Amino acid sequence: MTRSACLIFNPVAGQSDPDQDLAQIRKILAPEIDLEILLTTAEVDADELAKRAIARGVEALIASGGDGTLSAVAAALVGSNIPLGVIPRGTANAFASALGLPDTIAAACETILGGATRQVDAAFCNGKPMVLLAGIGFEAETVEKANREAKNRFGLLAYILAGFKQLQEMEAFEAEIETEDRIITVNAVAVTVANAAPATSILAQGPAGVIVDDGLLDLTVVAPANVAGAIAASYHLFRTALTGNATNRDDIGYLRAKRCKITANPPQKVVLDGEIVGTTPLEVECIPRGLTILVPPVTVEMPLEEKLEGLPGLTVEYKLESLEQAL
Ligand SMILES: Nc1ncnc2c1ncn2[C@@H]1O[C@H](COP(=O)(O)OP(=O)(O)OP(=O)(O)O)[C@@H](O)[C@H]1O
Repeated sequence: MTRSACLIFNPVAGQSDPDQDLAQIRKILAPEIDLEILLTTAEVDADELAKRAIARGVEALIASGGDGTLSAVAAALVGSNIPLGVIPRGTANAFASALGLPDTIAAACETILGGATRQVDAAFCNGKPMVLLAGIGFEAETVEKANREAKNRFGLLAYILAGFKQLQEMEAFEAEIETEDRIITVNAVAVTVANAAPATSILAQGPAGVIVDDGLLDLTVVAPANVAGAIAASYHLFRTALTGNATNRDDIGYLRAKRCKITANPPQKVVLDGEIVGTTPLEVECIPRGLTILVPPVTVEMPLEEKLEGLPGLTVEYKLESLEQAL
């Protein structure tokens, strides 16, 4: 690990006690790293603090908060070689989940101290940095309906409840998707462009597993005919994410591309990394390996065709050969 780092900490993220969280982080990291701690405020957000720290020439940045804070710090780092440490403390923690990062404070801090890095793709969406995904249609509406009050009361369930509300009101639109080699026109309810996506972002799951360092964006088009179809398609995509088998329904399509431009008729709201940022058109370009992230030392990809979690008395030990192959 580097000798110094700047920690950008959101004291109002998630539902845990921020003083306790910060004390725990300090206790693990401060003995090993010269740690500068900056707290976000209602006026000065993570994006601004990250940009200032980068301008000062920090050795590493550590972001701790919800997905908004983590994405903002990551976005400020796109195209730099400064490593990013991630300590998730939000409601959904999609960022950590999409990149296979630990979601407890202790494990996240140990990962940072371990110092192993991985370069992952980033992207630009309508000129703004994008780490996870951009969507139009259903995904955008879901974010808008999962408001702060609901997130505080229901946590992750807020997104699911918002999704169900949206299902009842879904409206199709005509989408034109232009990639580096094709123009596709389709009637859709949702189009999602993912650079990285957690399994819970079901509308990004057409390809069954978004690849985070292939230099390509993963596009999923969902086009159910009615509410019953939408529920079936959602369930199918959820299973797709879990089983790793790409979708085979007629009302779900997917493709990979280096860049894409999407127009919609009627125009649709655009959500970028969890925030509504405007309306279509939507232009996304992949920035291959644009982000350097501090990761657990050995990432062993679990084969997706299996399910072991939940079995009584379960332990899993990786054999030496499989670790060598993964390295
Ligand atoms: N000290 C603060 N006081 C009030 N608001 C803050 C403060 N610091 C950051 N914010 C606001 O917090 C938001 C970012 O929250 P973040 O995504 O980190 O957590 P979260 O909303 O709890 O996470 P999740 O989206 O996973 O629920 C931004 O809108 C930012 O302006």
